[in-house]
Amino acid sequence: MTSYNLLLLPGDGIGPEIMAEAAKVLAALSDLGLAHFETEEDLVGGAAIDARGNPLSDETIALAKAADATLFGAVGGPKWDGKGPFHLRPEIGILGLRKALGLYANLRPAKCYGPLATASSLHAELVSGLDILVVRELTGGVYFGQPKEIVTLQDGQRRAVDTQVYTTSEVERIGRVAFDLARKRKNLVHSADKNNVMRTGTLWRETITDLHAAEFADVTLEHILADNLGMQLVRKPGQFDVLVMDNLFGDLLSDVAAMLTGSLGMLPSASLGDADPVTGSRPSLYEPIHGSAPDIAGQGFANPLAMIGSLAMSLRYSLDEPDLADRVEAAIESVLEQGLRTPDIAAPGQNAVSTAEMGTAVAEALRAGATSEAVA
Ligand SMILES: NC(=O)C1=CN([C@@H]2O[C@H](COP(=O)(O)OP(=O)(O)OC[C@H]3O[C@@H](n4cnc5c(N)ncnc54)[C@H](O)[C@@H]3O)[C@@H](O)[C@H]2O)C=CC1
Ligand SMILES: CC(C)CC(=O)C(=O)O
Ligand SMILES: [Mg+2]
Repeated sequence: MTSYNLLLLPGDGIGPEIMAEAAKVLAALSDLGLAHFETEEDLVGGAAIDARGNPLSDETIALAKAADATLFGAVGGPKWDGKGPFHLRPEIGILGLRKALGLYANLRPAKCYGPLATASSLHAELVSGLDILVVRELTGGVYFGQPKEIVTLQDGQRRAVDTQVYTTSEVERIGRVAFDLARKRKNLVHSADKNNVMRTGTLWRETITDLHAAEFADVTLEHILADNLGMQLVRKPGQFDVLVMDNLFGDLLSDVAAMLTGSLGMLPSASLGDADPVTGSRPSLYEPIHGSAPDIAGQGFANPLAMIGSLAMSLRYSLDEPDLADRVEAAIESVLEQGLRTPDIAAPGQNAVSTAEMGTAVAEALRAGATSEAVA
């Protein structure tokens, strides 16, 4: 049985609640003898600020580099808002990890599980069977560009500056990821930008166009302005398959895409870097796309399925265990078919289950799936 080392970084708010459910799924996989997982846990974000005065320590980065994969919950919350300098905010816990590990490619699959078609805020016929993939550039753009500052002007006003920067190589490498993935799907890529108003948009569009012509002419490429994409996602999402965009647009529009699937609590993600040419190992981190949800933290009703789906992605992309990833995703689908719903995906008046009940049910479904296989 193959053994894997996983680093668990639960973080803040609902992070520890949903991570506990992912751990149940790992335990079920181990109990079934399908793989063995050694896990190590560390603090990140607000929890790490409270304990160490620092949202992301060098030791945590080293642990993440050494792990076969890192599972991340979420960071941030009102407790730490407006306190201390910007570089000591909890969110540096995740931004710093992405940068330190070189995780430039963020895959955010928005898949509407059949039983949840009526949970979306859109009409069921618009989202039924929906399966789109947002490919978000994750280490460049306005979240990282310098200067990034607030200065006080001579007249006493304050002026804030964030800088949107992209180089051709940054756009090329994320474009390559999107085109490669499209070849394994429907051979269709929509690239979103604001080339009508932003220089980075011009560079983005030209670079994607050139890359397409040089290496991916067999894939259909459509360019779309990012504001129109926001509208089209809620008008007719089924027209899309792979969507590639910069860090900011990808952050915003993947939250929009999440609601197509029923809830922000449903969307997993994989953040990947390039494989090391010598060892072949690829830096990675797996996290739900949502945040720490302070409004529901501590109540035990957060949806753990995005976290468990992120674990499934780690099995597929980092651990080379596609069969186990399929099993976990099938277990998620099975609990939804059984009618289990956390409050975010429950129909009005429907009895909802807790975070822990949902996690337990997924682990049980995994075990039941393995048992029925053995009987067959
Ligand atoms: N990767 C990360 O660690 C991220 C951290 N954040 C941080 O999280 C904090 C809260 O940010 P918000 O804007 O409120 O975004 P959020 O994503 O935490 O929550 C938005 C809404 O979705 C709901 N929600 C989110 N996840 C859910 C789940 N699993 N089950 C059920 N409902 C869920 C929340 O209750 C809330 O109503 C902030 O400090 C923010 O900076 C936000 C996004 C990503
Ligand atoms: C750094 C995060 C807090 C930004 C975000 O919302 C995300 O990456 O989805
Ligand atoms: Mg976000």
